Amino acid sequence: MNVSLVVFQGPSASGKSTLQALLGLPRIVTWTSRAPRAGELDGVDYHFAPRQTLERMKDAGDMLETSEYRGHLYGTSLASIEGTARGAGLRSIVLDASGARVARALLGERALLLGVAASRAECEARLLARGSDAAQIAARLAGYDEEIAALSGCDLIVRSGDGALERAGEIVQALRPLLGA
Ligand SMILES: Nc1nc2c(ncn2[C@@H]2O[C@H](COP(=O)(O)OP(=O)(O)O)[C@@H](O)[C@H]2O)c(=O)[nH]1
Ligand SMILES: Nc1ncnc2c1ncn2[C@@H]1O[C@H](COP(=O)(O)OP(=O)(O)O)[C@@H](O)[C@H]1O
Repeated sequence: MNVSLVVFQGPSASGKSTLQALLGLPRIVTWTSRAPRAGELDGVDYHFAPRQTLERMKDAGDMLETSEYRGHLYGTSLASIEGTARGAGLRSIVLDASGARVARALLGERALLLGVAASRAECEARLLARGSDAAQIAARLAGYDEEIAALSGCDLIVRSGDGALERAGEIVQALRPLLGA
């Protein structure tokens, strides 16, 4: 069975987006009601929109799935995922555990769930480096244990240890033949 969607899942600042960029597949851009971080671009990192817009899309049946995460609403639009079920080329997406379950239900084995793990201390240091304040870091790490435990639902787990970016890149590149990419 050919993989059509690589789903990155893992705790905050575990390195999901970094590994996704290293893999270099077309990305499905999801929606969020949270504010952009410094350097994040609308339509590139996320579609940034007010919560009401996301709720309207959800009520109109335009969302495949939505998820509440740390006080914000996230969601994958049906339009963005269109074609994936028909095998219109290999793509990637970053989702939490509930979103990953929806991807699995929709695509079965054509979704490859890739868990990204890093230690709590590594995630904390990266959040600090990303400019988060103490309250934001505490909120982000509150779900750490649960998010690590949820990686048991993944097909494969990559450890994104500090200083291991190069190695992570190699691991991700090693996936390419497996994916037919
Ligand atoms: N279910 C679902 N989760 C999403 C979606 N977009 C992003 N996420 C998840 O939302 C969580 C928060 O993402 P973000 O605010 O970018 O924080 P980060 O994980 O600290 O970079 C992460 O676990 C993402 O995987 C989506 O459309 N649906
Ligand atoms: N293996 C790694 N070693 C060191 N720093 C990393 C590693 N992976 C990611 N980072 C850094 O950690 C921060 C969070 O990574 P990111 O990929 O945005 O995490 P996520 O998408 O899981 O929230 C970024 O500043 C990134 O450059």
